[in-house]
Amino acid sequence: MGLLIALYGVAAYAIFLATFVYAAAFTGNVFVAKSIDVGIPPSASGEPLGVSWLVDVLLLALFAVQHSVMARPAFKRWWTRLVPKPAERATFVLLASLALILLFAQWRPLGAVVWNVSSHAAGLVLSTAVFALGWLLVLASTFQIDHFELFGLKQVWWRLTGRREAVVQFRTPLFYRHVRHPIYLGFILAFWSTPVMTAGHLLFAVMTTGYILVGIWFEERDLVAQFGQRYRDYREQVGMLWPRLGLRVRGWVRP
Ligand SMILES: C[S@@+](CC[C@H](N)C(=O)[O-])C[C@H]1O[C@@H](n2cnc3c(N)ncnc32)[C@H](O)[C@@H]1O
Repeated sequence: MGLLIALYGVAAYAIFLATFVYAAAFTGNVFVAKSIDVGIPPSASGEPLGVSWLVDVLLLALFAVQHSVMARPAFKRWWTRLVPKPAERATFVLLASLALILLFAQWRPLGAVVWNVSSHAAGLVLSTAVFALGWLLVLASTFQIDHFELFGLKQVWWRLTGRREAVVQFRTPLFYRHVRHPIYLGFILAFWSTPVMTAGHLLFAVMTTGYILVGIWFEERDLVAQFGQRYRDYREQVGMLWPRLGLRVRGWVRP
């Protein structure tokens, strides 16, 4: 059973990794044939424009609902009566990846241009740099908080080796000393930084940013329930998505 769960965890992680790389290419319109702005537009497919908008909204909503519901402790308590506890995180990661794969496959490009700075060297360089920085921030932050636990590999490894699952630790390494949500900040930077902002890309950026803000509210409510005053103190001293300049944040974090 332990081996089966481990193989399942590794498969879920491999699918996540491929999805993560594709997501960067998809939002950057690079290296892939179908991306946020490249594909068959409604004008060519004959689909009414309103239907294309609706499909995109529903695809984003599906991801948001899956992610929000499955991340809540009450859902996890119920869910782990059906799914082995060590496979819970891997299943969350797998279903999130499948929701994204569906989005990549079914996304309708909506090409109306909102802004275009691609003819200005500074605009092109800056938007590309911030886009790359955003994705790097996401990846680096996952390693700071605990990459392999976040994506379910540690849990299946503990099951395989007969170790008891470790209690989740409250961590404030490097980036987390400056902002409480560096992973989400990275996503926001990556999604908004584009030399050519189309209507479809703007829809994606607005909806994901809105979802992130709502997600933060739920996540922090759970973190306060889990870590109590420590998290309240942290919230007082460290900015949510932007550093609070001039505040010293060292010295107060308990090991
Ligand atoms: C996708 S991660 C995002 C973490 C963080 N919101 C960010 O943007 O970097 C979500 C998981 O990280 C956990 N988490 C968030 N902040 C944490 C912290 N400072 N220490 C430990 N776990 C944390 C949450 O409980 C949740 O399970």
